Amino acid sequence: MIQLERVTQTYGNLHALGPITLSTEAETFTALVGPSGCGKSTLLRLIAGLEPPSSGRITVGGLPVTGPSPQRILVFQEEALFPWLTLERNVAFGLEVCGVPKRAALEQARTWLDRVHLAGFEHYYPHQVSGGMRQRAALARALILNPQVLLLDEPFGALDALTRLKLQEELVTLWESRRPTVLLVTHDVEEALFLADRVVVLSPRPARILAEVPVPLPRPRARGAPRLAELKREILALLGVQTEVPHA
Ligand SMILES: Nc1ncnc2c1ncn2[C@@H]1O[C@H](COP(=O)(O)OP(=O)(O)OP(=O)(O)O)[C@@H](O)[C@H]1O
Repeated sequence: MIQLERVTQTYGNLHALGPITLSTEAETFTALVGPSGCGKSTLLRLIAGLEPPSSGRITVGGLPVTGPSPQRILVFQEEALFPWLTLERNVAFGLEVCGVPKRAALEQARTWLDRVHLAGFEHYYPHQVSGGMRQRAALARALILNPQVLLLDEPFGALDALTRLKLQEELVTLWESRRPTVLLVTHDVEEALFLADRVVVLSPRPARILAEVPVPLPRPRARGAPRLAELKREILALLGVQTEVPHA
């Protein structure tokens, strides 16, 4: 579905990314983890078509990425909603831009708000609801377009730990109902292992792929599963994080 061939990105003298070669099957969930500033967000922006790579080739479904598309939606960490629109209007927005009549778009938006447990908050503005509720609405706004590819850039990064766990569970349910191809950027290795079919571990900037770690466990996953703990140690070791207690 998503193919990256020797993709690099440079800003002036700064080599931000790559070369990265990565292939993602349709309907799979891939997580990207790597040190801060290694180029993860840059990679998602390139796949979203928000900027062209300095070199290399990106295709989605066999077609070169030449610009943004409603088939490839990027969801950011926070504040992605328009503050001047109600949740319902925010969720309907993309459909209206794609030419869906307002009434039909609002009807679908209400259905999606219900799916993300926001029924009753249709007429609230983003500042009137919690951060977790805003991120639910942001997910609904992306999923309503039924994108082939969903690019999630630390979508729960600004949330408290409990809300984050809850939204991870909800994301599994939402993803399983439509199965868009997902690329998730996260700093949280446990989040990556709870959600993804495969965790791609990146080096410090300019990001290169250090390892692709499959997560061969059915969903929903038990967070305490011993296999997940083993994979977490493996990934943290690749990232240079000490996980064993040093001998005295
Ligand atoms: N538009 C830009 N112009 C110049 N430099 C940029 C631009 N976008 C990103 N960079 C630089 O590219 C590097 C990679 O940035 P990026 O945001 O992709 O990293 P990241 O891995 O997502 O970081 P974090 O995990 O901290 O969010 C950084 O050094 C950043 O300063």
